[in-house]
Amino acid sequence: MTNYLKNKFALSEQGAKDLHKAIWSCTATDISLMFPVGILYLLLKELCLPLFNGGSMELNLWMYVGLSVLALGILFVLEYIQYNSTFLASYSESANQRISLAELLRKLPLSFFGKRDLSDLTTTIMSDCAMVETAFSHYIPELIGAVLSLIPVGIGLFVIDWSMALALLWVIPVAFFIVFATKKLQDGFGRRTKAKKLAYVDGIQEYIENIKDIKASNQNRSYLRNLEEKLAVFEKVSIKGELITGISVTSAQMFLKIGIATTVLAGSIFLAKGSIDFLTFLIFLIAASRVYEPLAASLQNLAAVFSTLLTVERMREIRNQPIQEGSEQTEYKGYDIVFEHVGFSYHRGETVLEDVSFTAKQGEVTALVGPSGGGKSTAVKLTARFWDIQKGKITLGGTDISTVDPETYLKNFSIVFQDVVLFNNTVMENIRLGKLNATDEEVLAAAKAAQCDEFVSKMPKGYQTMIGENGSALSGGERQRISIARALLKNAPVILLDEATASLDVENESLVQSAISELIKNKTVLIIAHRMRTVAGADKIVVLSEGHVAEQGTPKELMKQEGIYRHMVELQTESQNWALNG
Ligand SMILES: Nc1ncnc2c1ncn2[C@@H]1O[C@H](COP(=O)(O)OP(=O)(O)OP(=O)(O)O)[C@@H](O)[C@H]1O
Repeated sequence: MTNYLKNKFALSEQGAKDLHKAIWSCTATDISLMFPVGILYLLLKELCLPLFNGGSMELNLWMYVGLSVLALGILFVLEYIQYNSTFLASYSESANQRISLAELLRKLPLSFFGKRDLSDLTTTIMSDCAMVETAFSHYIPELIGAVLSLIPVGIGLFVIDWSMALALLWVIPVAFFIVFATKKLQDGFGRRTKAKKLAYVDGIQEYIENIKDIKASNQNRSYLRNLEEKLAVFEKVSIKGELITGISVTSAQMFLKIGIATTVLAGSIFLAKGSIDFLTFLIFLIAASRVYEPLAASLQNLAAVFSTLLTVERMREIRNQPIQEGSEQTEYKGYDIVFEHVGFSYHRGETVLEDVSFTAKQGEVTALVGPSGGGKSTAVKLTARFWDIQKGKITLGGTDISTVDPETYLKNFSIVFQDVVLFNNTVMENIRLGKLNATDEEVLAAAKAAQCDEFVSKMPKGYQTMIGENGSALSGGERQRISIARALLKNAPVILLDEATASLDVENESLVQSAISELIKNKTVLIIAHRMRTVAGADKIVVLSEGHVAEQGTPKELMKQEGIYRHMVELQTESQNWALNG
């Protein structure tokens, strides 16, 4: 059973064991709820028999008081065990699920994040895990517990009188059948509701993230209208879904109530015929009041378990994704980066890089240039193993990078991208991310070299100032300088720069350039540049155009060719002389 639960609900080994325990404690608690019925039966028997058969009544009151206290004690202990085994275990399982999902996300290639958007992932980690938590603590143990506890109770009732037991219990399989019969319909609406909800949540997230651009393009109203439409569709589908589940569960619960009528009807007939005595009749009436109540709740739990299974399906989709793995102990022979006939596409059927071969040597600056969309950023991201290539090989120091653990591999890189990511923390801690064990002095030295001092000194708490979510309180140039300080602090053997100084003013640019020149000494540097003057001093230029290497060589060699590089240099020289008045 543990294995079944583990697979069915995508639980951890411990989680499945805990759920197993929870089911048994729920079963035991449900059975113990019938103890008072048993005691009442014995009491009534002792009270009624002298009335019907004559004779004196010798009621052993203390025995019943003792039995009742014992039943209450057992109930208390079982409830306590059930509480511990369900609630505490389910919270720790849910915490483990969230942590293991987050761990998994860390190891997934970026290609996965292109297929699933952020709101989808946050929904999986937050609300899907919460739903499985509720299923673990309530729906599943209560449902299976109620069904299992019915077995001994049913056997007991059949032993007392099989015909009355039939009249009482026949409705149960029919009621469950009603809920099972509508499972497909419930699943269909469940999936649609989830999809529409994600579309809506995604819309809200997109709105918040892009509010600046939406306002700038005066699209606020039309965007909100679009969002309202998404909400209306979600509302409509979820109401329909709730209606289907509601109708199915309520009809099944109503059907259960027919059991009371058939018990009363059959009991009256059998009593009139004299085939059962009044006491038996009475005990079945009491049993009817006890048996149906937990079962009615179970029908609701059953529908909730169906919905949980859909959620588990979504979580399993993430868990089944192939992760990026590799060796954590790798020896590199130097730090040359070599692309050998590399082919890559983000989506099947398209080509972003094809047969790309070049070498970026250690101690040299290799610049990637070329028309927009040519594949420069893609090549740099592939170098950092953000994605895995489909054809060819990329090596660092002679080692195929697809064989190296991505996190270990990234220790070799200092990266400065244009889209800098900052965290809602102090300036100091944002820079320290480059080297977590760096001393404050090291952080300050890197910040100084990256020209951060100038703007940080104007901040209210200097390097201890919080910079807001993703550095919202900073300008583009300031963000870029923090990112450069991080790279300087990390001081890794390979440096990837994507227009690292694009957002700086001329004065700061030349200061930061000199800091970068210090940083790149004897390192492997791969730089993307749109401004040709940035790469005029590079050791090697690789021109990427439409996913192919169109030209490669020193700037001098390429200037001699009538190719793309020369054309770009000439165009930019011309544009520098261009002024607003023409
Ligand atoms: N994450 C992504 N998912 C899907 N396609 C992408 C992704 N990133 C880039 N592309 C596509 O890959 C191609 C190459 O893009 P890439 O950003 O590498 O070019 P680039 O030379 O760096 O362009 P630019 O100079 O404009 O930055 C483009 O057609 C782009 O649309």
